[in-house]
Amino acid sequence: MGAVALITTAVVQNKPLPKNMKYGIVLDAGSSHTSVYIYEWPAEKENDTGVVQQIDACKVDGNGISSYAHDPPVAGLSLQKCMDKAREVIPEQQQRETPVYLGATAGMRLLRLNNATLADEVLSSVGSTLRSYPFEFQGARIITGQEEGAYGWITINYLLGNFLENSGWLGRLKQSATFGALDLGGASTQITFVSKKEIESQENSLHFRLYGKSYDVYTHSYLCYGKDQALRRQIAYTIPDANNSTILDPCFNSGYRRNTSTKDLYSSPCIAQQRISTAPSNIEIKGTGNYQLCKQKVEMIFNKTQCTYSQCSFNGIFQPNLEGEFGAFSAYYFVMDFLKLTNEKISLERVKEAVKTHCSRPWEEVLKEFPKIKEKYLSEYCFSGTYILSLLENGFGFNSENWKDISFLGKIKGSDAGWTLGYMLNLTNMIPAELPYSPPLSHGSYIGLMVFFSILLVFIILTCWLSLRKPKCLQKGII
Ligand SMILES: Nc1ccn([C@@H]2O[C@H](COP(=O)(O)OP(=O)(O)OP(=O)(O)O)[C@@H](O)[C@H]2O)c(=O)n1
Ligand SMILES: [Ca+2]
Repeated sequence: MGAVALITTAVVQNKPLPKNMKYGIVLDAGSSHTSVYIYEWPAEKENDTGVVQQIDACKVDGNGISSYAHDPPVAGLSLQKCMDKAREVIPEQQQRETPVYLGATAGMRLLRLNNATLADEVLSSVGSTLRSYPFEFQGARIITGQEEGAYGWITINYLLGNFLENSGWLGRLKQSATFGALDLGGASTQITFVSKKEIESQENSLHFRLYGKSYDVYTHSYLCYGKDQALRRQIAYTIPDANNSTILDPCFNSGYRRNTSTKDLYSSPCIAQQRISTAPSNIEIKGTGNYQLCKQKVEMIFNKTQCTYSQCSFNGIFQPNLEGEFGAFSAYYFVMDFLKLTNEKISLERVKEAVKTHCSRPWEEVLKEFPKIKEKYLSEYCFSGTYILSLLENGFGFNSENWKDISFLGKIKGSDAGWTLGYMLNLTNMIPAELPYSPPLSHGSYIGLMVFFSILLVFIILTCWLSLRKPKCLQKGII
């Protein structure tokens, strides 16, 4: 009876309290589109790693907020559908204390370079829409390329559980192995990884202390080297003169045609050095689908000649030797997933073969096979595959040896790989510099031990009782 009472008390007394959940919203205002992410975590476990989970992602209709520069008020209106959805997802009583952050990336950096007033107008338009919701608005700003790289690195390592690996007594002495982060957007691309070598340029160096460990991290964000801006640059290299308005482009499948206005093409600051005054106002692009020629054209955008450091990636940017494993996400993942090349066992040579084969397919055939994929995406997979290979190999220095160290990641444990989660974790102070104190036993182990000792106690009492009774029994037997 006593033992039963002990077990019942242990279980009832130590029953975990009902979970008190917290929520956070981050808007990723990218150059090509905006996504609204909703995160959830148990309030009492805030400082553990891997406890924050994405519970919803909403893709805003239309293009990125920088595309509303001609009519800034519409930028704010475009967010309403997804923000209304956030109001349905987050319990009403929690909404007032739910922080909302908007971070804009390379599309807005380019707009600010072109016209800072318009960039401010777009930001205040999205800000006033977000303020009109019952959440706790924390600001809408353009994040730096360095932040974008750093938060992407934090996100993937947090989700992969790398920060708390080896957090036992001995493990605390060594640095946990982390994944480098490769992020390919529409207008910029980021590379971020831990480097043991000296980081020769101050602007590429970050230092973090997370969960009791220190990390020296290299990061660089290449503005204009996102997929869409790289494509513009590639096209701008072959703009014909006024007498001719057709471009034969090896980076599009044969039979594909696209019309584009030179004004639109030239509107980006990324093309500043490639503008020619005699260009026709409209051009027609005709695909010829040739991987080798496409690769040659794409490589023209990487300047490998000048470097004032001991070593560079391209355009004179310092980059130490690649170290460790890498997680490649956003457009790296979208494109490689479409080409069915995300399996880690596929060698670099086989990836090249697959991109080459895709480029050589007639457009009509591609269109027939994938009628549901948005034409903008579908038409660009030949270019995108070629560009990704060129950027990773020619730009960052990956090769047949270390290609296997790249994992193409879409979601990790249900949350999208990207900078937004890391951004929120940092702004809500959810990543402590030192390891938080945690009781030596988990709730489950505590209950288990209580039950075990109670059974042991019952067993001991029973054994004693039986052995005390024994002589009496024996006596009874003799009688
Ligand atoms: N299924 C998809 C989805 C997107 N894309 C392309 O992937 C690129 C990058 O998308 P994304 O990572 O969303 O870029 P943004 O965040 O909008 O851009 P940035 O980070 O540079 O601001 C875009 O060119 C988009 O057209 C694609 O090819 N296939
Ligand atoms: Ca992005």
